[in-house]
This record gives sequence, structure tokens and C-alpha cells, in this order.
Amino acid sequence: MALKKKGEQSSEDSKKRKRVGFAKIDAGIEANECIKVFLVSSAEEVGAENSLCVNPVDLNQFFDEEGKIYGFKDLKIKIWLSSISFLAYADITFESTSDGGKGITDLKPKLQNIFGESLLDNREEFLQSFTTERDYVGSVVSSGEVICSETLNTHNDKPNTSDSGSYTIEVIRMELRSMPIALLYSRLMPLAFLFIDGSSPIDISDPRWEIYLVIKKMIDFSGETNICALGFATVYRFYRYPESWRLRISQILVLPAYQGQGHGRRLLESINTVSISKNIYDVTAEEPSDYLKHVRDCVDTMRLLSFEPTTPALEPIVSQLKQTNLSKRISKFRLNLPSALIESARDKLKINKKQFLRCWDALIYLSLDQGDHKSMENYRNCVLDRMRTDVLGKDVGTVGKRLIEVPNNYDHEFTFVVFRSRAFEGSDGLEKVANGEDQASQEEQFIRLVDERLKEIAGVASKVSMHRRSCAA
Ligand SMILES: CC(=O)SCCNC(=O)CCNC(=O)[C@H](O)C(C)(C)COP(=O)(O)OP(=O)(O)OC[C@H]1O[C@@H](n2cnc3c(N)ncnc32)[C@H](O)[C@@H]1OP(=O)(O)O
Repeated sequence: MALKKKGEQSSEDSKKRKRVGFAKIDAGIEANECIKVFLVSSAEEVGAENSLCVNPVDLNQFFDEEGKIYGFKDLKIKIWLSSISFLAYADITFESTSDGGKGITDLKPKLQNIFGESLLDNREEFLQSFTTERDYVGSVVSSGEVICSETLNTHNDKPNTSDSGSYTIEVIRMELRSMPIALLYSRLMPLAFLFIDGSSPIDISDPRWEIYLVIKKMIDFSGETNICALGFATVYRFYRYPESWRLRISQILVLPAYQGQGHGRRLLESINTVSISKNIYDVTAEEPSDYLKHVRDCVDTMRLLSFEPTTPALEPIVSQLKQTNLSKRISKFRLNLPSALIESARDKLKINKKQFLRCWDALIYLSLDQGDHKSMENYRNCVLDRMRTDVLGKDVGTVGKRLIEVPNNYDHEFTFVVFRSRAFEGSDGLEKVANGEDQASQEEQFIRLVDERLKEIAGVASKVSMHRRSCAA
């Protein structure tokens, strides 16, 4: 073996060194960019150009390292999700693979993290499932309890007046621990992961879980009844001391193709029906999305409007808003909260206090003349004032200790934090008021918050007015 002296380089060595550069490290590709999910209801739709492509909340979360997939060139993943059996199949294509410094992502376990057992390996088996599993949902829900049933006309989705061209929408309630429904839920769970922000699996062995399925029943040309699932809600029953129960909506999802057709409302109304029939204490929702809040506010505001004690409770506050000038900061809303109505709405309609207060805003708004500048200005000031109290604490105006309501998953009504605001305590230990600049920016934030809240209230009020007009017509 020839030894090379230090410092001595052959011309061959120096050529080699020139050729050894720093290879570019694989930047990877985001899962959101290369994965497309299609919701299909027949074998013909699998691979078809016009199949329904749906938008999951965030696929990156299922992949490591900033949601990226490494080692593939021109990677394309098409996931076909059957709305008949809720089985899935992934078509994966790529030009080549190479380890560019970050390895080659093992796709199968990653996709199984989302789809679990419902991800099939065999394309043929998946295609056949549209036939073999055609009655799957129907057979599972056959033992469930029908909570609501509505027959609609195919042409205009209005309650049916003739027998032809009709279908039935039902909401079915089942306990999750029984076997066939537990298996169906395990196929629905990936949908919750895909379409509900921050969704996590639930422990179906806990007997307090139940599921509400909204299904469509239709008789086909051969006279057979086809049943498919359009959405679902999982609900947990909590014990409430000393001897009652509360229902908490954990996940609610209407399949993308069927959203905005009243199925979310039907699920919520069915949960309300059950909570009343079983004399549950109240109903809450776990971290509701903004849109779910909107739908829920519409549903509960409508219910409160037809609740007898509501109108007399509204009258005094509405007449006050019409007459008084409330431009100065006073807590009229807090002072005038209708505690008897809050309690009877909880008792009879199972609307929890936090939810009641959201609807109360909409009910007052609906009772005011939108063209009357004074009452609308008063209303705005009251909402602003209530928000200040909510954010700054129950004890606005006193320095030092403050009491703040903080959200939690279990019960929004009963969590408070007491703290000593730094803005009110100087380094010399003397209590001071916040400086002018802090107060101005705080005020700006409140104005922004109040504008957003007023927009939400107006959205609910307009939907409720439309719904009332169409019911009256
Ligand atoms: C706790 C959690 O799970 S949070 C996550 C919630 N789920 C998701 O985000 C998943 C994706 N989204 C969905 O699945 C659905 O959109 C849901 C479940 C949020 C709502 O279900 P949908 O079927 O889409 O709602 P639905 O058709 O019943 O309501 C639609 C409209 O009718 C209105 N409406 C419903 N009931 C009434 C009523 N009684 N009176 C007046 N209006 C009503 C709603 O306000 C809404 O109005 P809009 O036109 O302003 O949007």
C-alpha cells in the first residue's frame, strides 16, 4: 500500500476532490401538496376525472418534520374514500425514489395512522366493496333508535307531498360500545381526523359514548332500499353531582357533499330531543368551530323564540334599550340577565348558560328596530361593556386582584382564575393604573372584538328571521 505524504497530492486526488460537492439535501414535499382525497359512492367514480375532491383540514399533521414526505420525485397520492362502506384505497405514483439525506418516508404506516384498518391494500377488493358492502350502513343502523325522520322531495328538498321521487332522512342513535356500530365508527374516525380541526380518537370501550348518525334512505329502481350515512355526532354522557347527567357533543361532522342542507341542524335537534326525553341536565359542545357555533346559535335561538317565558323576559330590556342613553359604560346586560329564564331554558330546553347568553344577544337584536340608531347604539355599548367585563374580570374598576373566566373543556361556567394584574402594580410595590397608551390599544382591541361579535349576532339573526318567514309561509 502506498503511503501518501502529508501535503503531497497527486493530480488524480485533486480531480476527485473537485468532483465531491455538497449534494443538495432533500427539501421534501408537504403532505397537503401531494395528497388528494376523493369521496366516492361508486366504483365508476374511482379514477374518474370529475370525482368529488374534498379538502381535509390539514394532512401535514400526520407526517413528521413539518408535515413533509421525503425521498420521492413527483409523488402523487390519491386517496379514494368510499361514502358507502367508509373503506379507503390509496393510489400512489412517483417517478423515482432516492435518499436525499432525510431518508425515504415509509408511506404505508403514515397513511394507516389516518385510516387505520379501513385502508385496503387491494384495489380490486376496494372496487368490489361498493357492491359487497352496499347494505353495510343499513345493516348496522337497523338496531338503532330512530330519533327523527323526515321525508323529502328529491327535486326541491322540501317535505314531500307525493309518494314519487322521495327519500327519507333519519337520525339514528346508538351506543358506541356495541360491536357492529363500534366497527362502523372505526371507519368514520378517519373522517373526523380529516375534517374536524384538532380531532382526537375517543375511547369507545367507555359505555358513556353514543353516536348519532344521519342517514338517507332511498328506494332504487329495483325497489330495494338504499341507505347511506351523511354525517354523525359522537356524544359523551358526564355524571353531574348529585344525580343527573350532562351531554357533551365531542365530534360532529356532515360529509362535505352534504353540508349546508340542514343535516347538522338535524343532528343537534336530535341530541336536544334525547336530552329532554331523558331529563339530562344540559348539553354542551367540546371546542366548537365558529361554524358549529353559528348553526347551534340558530337552532337554539329558534327554540328560545318559541319558548313561552322568553318574550316577557325580553320586554323590559328591549324597552330600556329603546329609551335610555347608554353611551356611558354601565353593565346593563349583566344587571338585567334574566336568571329565571336562564334556569327554565336549562331545565326545559337543556340549553346551558353559556349557550343561552349567546342566544340572548341574538334575541335582543331581533327584537330591536335595526333602523333606530339610538337603540342600536345602546345595544352596541351594552355588548362592548359586557365583553370588557368578561375579559377584564368581574371586578372591573378595582385595582389589583382580578377574576377572569377562562375556557376549559369540561364546563365553561365554572372556571375562574384570580390574578394580580402587573399593569396595576408598580415596581415600587405601589398600585398604579394602566398608562394611557395601554388603555388605548386595549380599547381598540375591544372595539374590534365587539365588531366581530356583532357580525356573528347579525348573521344568526338574519338566518333566524329567514327561517321564521319560511315557516310562516
Ligand atoms: C365539536 C366539534 O365537532 S367542532 C367541529 C365541527 N365540525 C366541523 O367543523 C366539520 C366540518 N363541518 C361540518 O361537518 C358541518 O358544516 C357542521 C356539522 C359544522 C354543520 O352542519 P351542516 O349540515 O353544514 O349545517 P346545516 O345545513 O344544518 O346548517 C346550515 C345553515 O342553516 C342554518 N340553520 C340551521 N338550523 C337553522 C334554524 N333552525 N333556523 C335558521 N337557520 C338554521 C345554519 O345557520 C346555516 O346557515 P348558513 O347558510 O349561514 O351557513
